[in-house]
Amino acid sequence: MFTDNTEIRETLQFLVDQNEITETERLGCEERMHLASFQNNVLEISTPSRYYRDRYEERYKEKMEEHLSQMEGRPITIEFSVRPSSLESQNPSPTPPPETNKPKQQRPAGLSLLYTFETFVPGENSLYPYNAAIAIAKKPGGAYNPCLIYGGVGLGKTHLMQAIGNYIYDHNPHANIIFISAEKMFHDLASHTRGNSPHAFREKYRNADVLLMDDIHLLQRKVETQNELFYVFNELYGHQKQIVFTCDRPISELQNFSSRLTSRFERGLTVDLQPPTFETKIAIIKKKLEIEGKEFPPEVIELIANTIQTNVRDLEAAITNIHAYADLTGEKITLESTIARLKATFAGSLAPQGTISSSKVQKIIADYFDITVNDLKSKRKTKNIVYPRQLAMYILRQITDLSTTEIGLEFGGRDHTTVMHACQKIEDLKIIDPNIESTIRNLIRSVKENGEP
Ligand SMILES: Nc1ncnc2c1ncn2[C@@H]1O[C@H](COP(=O)(O)OP(=O)(O)OP(=O)(O)O)[C@@H](O)[C@H]1O
Repeated sequence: MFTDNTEIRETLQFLVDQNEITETERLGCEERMHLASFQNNVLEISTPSRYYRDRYEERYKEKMEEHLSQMEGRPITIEFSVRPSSLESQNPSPTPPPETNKPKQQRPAGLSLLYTFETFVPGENSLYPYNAAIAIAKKPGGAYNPCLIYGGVGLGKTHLMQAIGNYIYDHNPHANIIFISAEKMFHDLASHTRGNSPHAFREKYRNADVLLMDDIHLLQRKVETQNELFYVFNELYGHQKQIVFTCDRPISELQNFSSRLTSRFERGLTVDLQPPTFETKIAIIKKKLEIEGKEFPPEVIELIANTIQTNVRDLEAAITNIHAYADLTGEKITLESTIARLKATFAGSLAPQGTISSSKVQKIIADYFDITVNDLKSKRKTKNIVYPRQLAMYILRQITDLSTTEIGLEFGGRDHTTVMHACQKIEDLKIIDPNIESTIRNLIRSVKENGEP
């Protein structure tokens, strides 16, 4: 008993049979786990590095102990250790220790030093994604893999994703970190295909230690890129490489997106960013001013936080405009000058809600669900049309003064009872599916942010 690796191998195979680990994981473990000693019911398993020791301890210790104890009929404790021969290569960094011949990488293309955890101001709206991002950065490929960060525009998805990349790079510059927008990946694939080198495309992405992919909703309808991403995903996930995606909506609401991909995304952690509260907006403005070495009177900061209801990008635009105007004209920054600047910069998004028309709502919802406004108005009753139609009616009821009769007329002359039924249906769905609430919030925000279509 416990004279070689037999029991370890059998236990790993057992975990595969029980669907606790994948075949790829088993192969990796088998290669790296070796019997070191067995004394007083304590099985010491050596691993090549501190990184693997910690990872295995977290992922497999409990399951392996349970199986071995059952096999042996006595409680077996596992202790993972680092093989003495590899002690010198121990690396306290969170990512796998670099191989000696692996070159130090340049800071990955696209990663901005402005987007770090230090420059991100967490608030009630973002604490969960912020903490998740830190946990991922400290332990890539750990418990939160893959991770999807979703939310409306300008709320900090890219910032958090880049902060993960910057942190990993700063702690392990040998890690191969790829940060790419989905759109860029689409073009990258197209150029590799044109150049007859699809293999080079795969090779490039499958060698990543960390893949950070921004705006995956832009891959809707892009079947070829989705297929390639599926391949890359499996490769990276199988080798416990960290994958992070951002998206403008919950994954279940992606249209024309391969279900084998969405089901894989859903395996991991999903976190959403909401618009900041008044207090968080104040903290963000102060932070931005501090970073840029600017000063605004406190009442001006409050006015900006009160006025900008949309997103953080607009807060930044407000700061830039107010400061630039004062700088270029020599005028003091006062409440009056700030009101004038805000009106000039955000004429559209500060408009009163009364200007929201049903055609604007219909256009935004049709675009979001990748259907046409005519579909919304039509008699078609397929699921992919009925749900957006009900949602559009519900949102119109929420944010306009239109009566149910008037709303019905906007949807191909439907009766007011149909509109009432639609609103009730959405209320019911909100109870079952918590994602719907945030979708509604995001759509309402889009309606308010966008001018007349
Ligand atoms: N909590 C925050 N603290 C500091 N800055 C923030 C915060 N949230 C967002 N920002 C800033 O707001 C701007 C927009 O953020 P970001 O680009 O990450 O948004 P996004 O959600 O990716 O938007 P989009 O969907 O349009 O790509 C960035 O300059 C970012 O630094």
